[in-house]
Amino acid sequence: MSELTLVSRNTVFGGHHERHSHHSRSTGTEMTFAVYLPPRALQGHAVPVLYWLSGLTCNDENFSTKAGAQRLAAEWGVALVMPDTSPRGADVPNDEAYDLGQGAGFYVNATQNPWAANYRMYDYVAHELPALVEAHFPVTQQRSIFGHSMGGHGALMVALKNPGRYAAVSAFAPIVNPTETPWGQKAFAAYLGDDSALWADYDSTLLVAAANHKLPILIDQGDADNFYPQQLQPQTFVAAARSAGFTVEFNLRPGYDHSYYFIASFIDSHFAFHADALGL
Ligand SMILES: N[C@@H](CCC(=O)N[C@@H](CS)C(=O)NCC(=O)O)C(=O)O
Repeated sequence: MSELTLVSRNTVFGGHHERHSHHSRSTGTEMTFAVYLPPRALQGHAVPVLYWLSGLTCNDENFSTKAGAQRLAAEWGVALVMPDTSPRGADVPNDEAYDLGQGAGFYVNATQNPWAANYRMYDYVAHELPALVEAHFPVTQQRSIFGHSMGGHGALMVALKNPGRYAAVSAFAPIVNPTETPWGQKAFAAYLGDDSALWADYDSTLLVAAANHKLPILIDQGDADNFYPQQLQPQTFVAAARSAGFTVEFNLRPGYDHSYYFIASFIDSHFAFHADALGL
């Protein structure tokens, strides 16, 4: 179990927002993540953990500073964990485009060079990070997961691939069908190779059809989102999930775009949804 180095700590809504760095055995790099410990955790109670996965170009700080989530985590008594979206560093392969390489790990384990050595974000967010969090912080083994855009894909995909590990999953403007949409096709071809049959393992719309554990799902999508519907086709996923027997709440929000203004507007209802699933 790797050691954590405290990068910063801020008191917010009576809890602690902390950034930590550590050596990751998944990525082979130094990784930075944020954790928010609500007042209840600081008072000595173990609390459930809500994982947030961010979208393209983000690190742990976008959600931390723009979503208004710490007030809700304090009120509900849950910890928040906010990882980076890729390995980073001068020695880590990158690409000039914003949608590949650093800031765009797509939460998969890459098999292709030059990405394969470091881009193992599936292992990092699904296994290494939860083990690290549960070893170092006052948390229970109750988990839930949500995310935005590429992180919405990550949240849905990780939840569906790990039945029973998460109480619920929710997403803002998620990439739900990456094998059929341009961002996903570009990234999966680079990270996983040209054989698109191998991409199915990370496509939520394909995974949901075969999933046995029916956890609750919530999706919000703005109808003024520049990436909707070309990159984001939530209705495709919702139809597949409902026909597989899942209970899905889907809200198309008039006038909202892809930004954190949209996320901040509906973050309360996502917390209430996860809190209900966690029995809070
Ligand atoms: N058009 C943007 C695409 C990136 C984007 O919209 N990223 C979203 C996630 S997919 C985001 O959260 N950006 C950071 C932020 O708004 O703080 C660009 O070219 O950089």
